[in-house]
Amino acid sequence: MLARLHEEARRALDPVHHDYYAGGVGAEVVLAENEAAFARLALLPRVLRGSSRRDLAVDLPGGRSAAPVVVSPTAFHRLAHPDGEVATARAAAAAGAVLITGVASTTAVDEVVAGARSVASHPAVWFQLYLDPAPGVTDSLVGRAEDAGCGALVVTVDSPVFGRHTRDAANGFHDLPAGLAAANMRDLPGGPPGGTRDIGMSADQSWDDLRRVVERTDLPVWVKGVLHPADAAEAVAVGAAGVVVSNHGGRQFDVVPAAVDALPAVVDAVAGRVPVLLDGGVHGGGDVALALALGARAVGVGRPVLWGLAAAGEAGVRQVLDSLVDEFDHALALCGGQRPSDLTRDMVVRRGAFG
Ligand SMILES: Cc1cc2nc3c(=O)[nH]c(=O)nc-3n(C[C@H](O)[C@H](O)[C@H](O)COP(=O)(O)O)c2cc1C
Ligand SMILES: CC(C)CC(=O)C(=O)O
Repeated sequence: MLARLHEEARRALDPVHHDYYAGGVGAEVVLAENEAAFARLALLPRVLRGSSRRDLAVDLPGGRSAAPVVVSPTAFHRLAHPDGEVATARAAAAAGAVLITGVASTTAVDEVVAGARSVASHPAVWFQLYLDPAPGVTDSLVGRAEDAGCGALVVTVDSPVFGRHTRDAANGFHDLPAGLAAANMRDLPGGPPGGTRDIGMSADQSWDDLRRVVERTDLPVWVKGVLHPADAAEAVAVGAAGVVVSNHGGRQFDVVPAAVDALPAVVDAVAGRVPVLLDGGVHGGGDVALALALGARAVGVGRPVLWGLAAAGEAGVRQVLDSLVDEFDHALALCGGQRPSDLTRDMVVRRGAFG
């Protein structure tokens, strides 16, 4: 199903925009590894202990998700479809999935939340942002997310510098086409009146800057882009409500491990104090089950949602989410589970190294 939607998306998209979505950094080793690492793992099902009445819901700081599959933040949805982030928001809300909408969206966060609210009374929409070094910008963005009714913040920390996307460099893709803009970056302190600032990233940002965000808001703050277990512990120490194990879908550094390979050590470091999410390379219900068995509370999906959006707008995103959840439910049944927490680490083995 995902492969078919990706093919339809490829046909629908401008090839340069397809490359922007699909690509990674360097030789795209990590991009490939994220999926390959799942294929190296296997599940040992438990038998005669399941139920035909399964409950897939997971509680997360910032909202409940009907199933352990959330939408990871990806930029510029109106490159994929004219309805852009509103279509994504409506599909996620209708599926009961948490949507992490990004600062780099082509629709302002209040309109994204309004889109989600047009189909569900209490949708969970979280806002992803970077620690912007320009005075007042991070504060303003946090305020906008709060005013819009977001349930949590997700601070991405794996981008002290922009990723050098190989395909974008080859294609000369550096700017959005006329008529599209990073809508959340409008009218910010120090920016051009009525215009948008660049999304700010800085290698000078520190844990103190993250702590300031935690102290400034009442919203739960997730930290996204953690791979080293010591950083996961640091995130907990500064008051993070959760940690997202992620290598940004292979779009930042081509020398890091696959996300799922980094997961168990982070789960151990966090030691149950906060929930852990994982994204990168999830492309089927079996991957969801593997990540949960290794200790993730839920998984995020980035590109699959973009393929659904490009192929068929809101209906396409809904198809992606429904199919992943349906496959996960089936996998859970085959593993003898009734709820996501029934998947445990003893059930995961490496292919070819069983025992
Ligand atoms: C086109 C694209 C844009 C992205 N933009 C952002 C972003 O603005 N902020 C962020 O934290 N992550 C961003 N990501 C990373 C995703 O949140 C997520 O970590 C990644 O896509 C997961 O891998 P997957 O695509 O294999 O599911 C982006 C990913 C893609 C593919
Ligand atoms: C505009 C960028 C910040 C989006 C991004 O994170 C990405 O393309 O991976």
